[in-house]
Amino acid sequence: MAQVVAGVSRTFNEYLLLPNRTGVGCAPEAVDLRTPLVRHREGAESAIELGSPFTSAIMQAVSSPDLAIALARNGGLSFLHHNCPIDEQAADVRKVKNFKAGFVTSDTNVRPQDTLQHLVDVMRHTGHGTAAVTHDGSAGGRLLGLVTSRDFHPHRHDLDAPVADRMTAIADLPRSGSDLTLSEANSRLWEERLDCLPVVDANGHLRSLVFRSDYEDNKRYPNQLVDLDKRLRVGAGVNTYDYEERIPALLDAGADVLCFDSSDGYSDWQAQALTWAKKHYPEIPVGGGNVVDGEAFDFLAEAGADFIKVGVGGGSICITRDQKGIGRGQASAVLDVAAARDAFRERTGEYVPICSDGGLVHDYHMALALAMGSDFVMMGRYFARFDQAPGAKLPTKDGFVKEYWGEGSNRARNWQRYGQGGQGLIFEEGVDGYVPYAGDLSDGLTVTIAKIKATMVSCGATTLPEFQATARLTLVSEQSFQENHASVAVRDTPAVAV
Ligand SMILES: NC(=O)C1=CN([C@@H]2O[C@H](COP(=O)(O)OP(=O)(O)OC[C@H]3O[C@@H](n4cnc5c(N)ncnc54)[C@H](O)[C@@H]3O)[C@@H](O)[C@H]2O)C=CC1
Ligand SMILES: O=c1[nH]c(=O)c2[nH+]cn([C@@H]3O[C@H](COP(=O)(O)O)[C@@H](O)[C@H]3O)c2[nH]1
Ligand SMILES: [K+]
Repeated sequence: MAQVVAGVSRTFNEYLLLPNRTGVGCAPEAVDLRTPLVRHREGAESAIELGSPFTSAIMQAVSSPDLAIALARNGGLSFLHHNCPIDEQAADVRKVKNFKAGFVTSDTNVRPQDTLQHLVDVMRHTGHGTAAVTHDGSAGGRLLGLVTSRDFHPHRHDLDAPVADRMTAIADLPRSGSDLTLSEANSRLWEERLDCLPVVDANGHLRSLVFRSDYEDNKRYPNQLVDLDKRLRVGAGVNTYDYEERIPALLDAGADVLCFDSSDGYSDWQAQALTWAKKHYPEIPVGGGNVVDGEAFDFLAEAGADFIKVGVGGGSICITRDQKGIGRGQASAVLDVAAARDAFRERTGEYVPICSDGGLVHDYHMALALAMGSDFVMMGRYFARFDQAPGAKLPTKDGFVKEYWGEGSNRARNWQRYGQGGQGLIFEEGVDGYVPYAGDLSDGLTVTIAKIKATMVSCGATTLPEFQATARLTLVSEQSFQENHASVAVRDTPAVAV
């Protein structure tokens, strides 16, 4: 006979944290958000530790190379989506691994014979005022000169004239070989009073440009998540269909960690795939999921998963619960799986981190997920709002929105399923929509981190394990939930003191 599990399915909106006593030294500057990413012996360190407990969802509309770079620079990790052919995903991994802070691939490039009008058009399109002049107009062509928006004026110079007339030619151009470090490049920029230093290879082909402004920018990120060679770390999503070909290609490209991505990880498909991955690549961490209860956690932990994601049907674009009637309130799921993780550690001496995935709407929901036992969180909607996410930024009458669509939506045209006989989706499990535009990822994450640290200080904790061990939560009634919000009419502009 069917069983009904004990307890009601509850979600984050139904809880609040009670303040604990805050000691004098317990201040936001003292809060450390480092957290383990992968399985480790109790008491030992995790082979990869996140600098901040955030990962971006394994989705086309979220985890692109640009977003992965921005997030890793802030201590978090992206899992590049696998909803594409294997070589495309491997190329995305390479883009992140080859990122060298401060060394940018030139996006504004022309040929010497192109007209100044063409140069104006290219600069307007990219928004950048420095262009590389290469033999073929590509970012990796032989460097012939540099031209900036200060080298010509549309009213003074004939826009039909060739770029070669106004560029600084290679013979007069300060440049460097590709073996210099960022701080060496910075010294040259200052000593030679340059705005830009081109870096070329032994054959004179352009490799990158270093700008003075980017050196300052690099100093903004003391918390970057890097590997032993100081390259940014990146994760990659994988599926239970083509993993025997996809995993070797991703590892060859330099992926640091993998994660099997499924709405429902409690399956023999996933256990077989995890077993295969651990047998062939024992040194590479591989996560699994998603699950919503302790039984499924044990199943994947025993199959070898190095971390386990929690959450079915709670995501902002999810319609899995409507369509299949499968899922569980996200708070109940996290509490149940966290208890199973702790029991597993007691039984085996192994700590398998868990990740709350989906449904985090407010910043305080992230704090609740962490307090309830999540080692880190995964978010789609949150990251899709930023400049670095792949969705188009579109104007509306009230500002801007960004596109955001589910991996189970028709728009995502799920690659694995389309690969299976080409039938297409019979029914959708996700929607295609918009989220409010939120600017630069680093700026947004700075505010979120400040809020989470403030929450932890109120709860008297300076580390995530302490927060989890001491958090006291209360269920809120419908009436007390109303108290969460302001109950006066809110002024549009700040009041001015007279
Ligand atoms: N977290 C969530 O609540 C949800 C997430 N999603 C996202 O949508 C995407 C698609 O998820 P799913 O539909 O769960 O994809 P999936 O590929 O994991 O599963 C689709 C179906 O294929 C079956 N299957 C898996 N491996 C197989 C194999 N090797 N041979 C034959 N059959 C196999 C599964 O049992 C399932 O019925 C993922 O990115 C997922 O994260 C979708 C819905 C809900
Ligand atoms: O029901 C679903 N249909 C979909 O099409 C879909 N696509 C992604 N996901 C899951 O949602 C998570 C992101 O959720 P948020 O936007 O709320 O952060 C993701 O991390 C996934 O777990 C989906 N769920
Ligand atoms: K299942």
